[in-house]
Amino acid sequence: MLELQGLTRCFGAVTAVDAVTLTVPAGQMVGVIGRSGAGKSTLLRMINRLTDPSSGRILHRGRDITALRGPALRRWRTGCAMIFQQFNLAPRLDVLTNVLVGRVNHVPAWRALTRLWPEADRAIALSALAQFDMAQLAAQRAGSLSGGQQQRVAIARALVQEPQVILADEPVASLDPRNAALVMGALAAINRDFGITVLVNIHSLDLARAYCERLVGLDAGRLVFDGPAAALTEAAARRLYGLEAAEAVGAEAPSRIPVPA
Ligand SMILES: Nc1ncnc2c1ncn2[C@@H]1O[C@H](COP(=O)(O)OP(=O)(O)OP(=O)(O)O)[C@@H](O)[C@H]1O
Repeated sequence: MLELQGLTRCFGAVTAVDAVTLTVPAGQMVGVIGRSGAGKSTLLRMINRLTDPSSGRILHRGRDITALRGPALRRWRTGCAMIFQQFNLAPRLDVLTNVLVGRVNHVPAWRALTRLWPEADRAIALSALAQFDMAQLAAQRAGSLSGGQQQRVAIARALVQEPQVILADEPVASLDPRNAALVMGALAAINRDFGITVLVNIHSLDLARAYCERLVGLDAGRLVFDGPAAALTEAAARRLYGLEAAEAVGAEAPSRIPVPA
């Protein structure tokens, strides 16, 4: 269980996240929604400790994450993988090596530096790629793949970290609708198959509704909605998104690409 207690982050006069209290049971897939600037990225970055809270606490399985330092903090970051909008792959390296980077804290440093990855780790990385039908791309340069494929490589890299939590910060913002659905399907599959807790920041309300069992809405840093996707009425969504409603709430719901078994 992940618990946020009065989590707050100020940047000068701006309160990006304002006293957010939230409990996420292990294995849940949560969509974090809200208009641009609502505080979604800051919230996720605090959970990973890329951004330090101004006040409040983060607990995971009862352990105070806010207090972690040094090696314990590095271990938490391995167990709490981040996925970013721009994939953050090494474009000149092949796909398999990019996925193996996720094993870096599971192998001795010299092996990672010399790229002499143990056979067992190569097998883990290949099987993660196979999970998303991408094993045949293992030898290709990551930079030569489409955006949707690159994001699925990033998800495979996160998966081989063996995390308990995955934080995805606008993972589909630069993708076309079909690839966005494939990437959301990949996140839903690892949530379902491995019981990994997923928190995903997502601008498109339609995608959030299609893939996330629970939605959490932020407005000016404050938690203003928390409930199942079905409980978010159109009127509530329009209040949450304000002038961006037309962009966030598409005319048609996206077709949900089935999650591979
Ligand atoms: N490093 C920073 N320095 C100063 N202000 C920041 C910083 N990071 C975020 N902010 C401010 O905090 C507020 C919340 O930003 P945040 O990026 O968390 O929102 P968001 O909901 O993720 O928005 P978007 O969807 O546009 O990424 C905004 O007003 C933003 O300008």
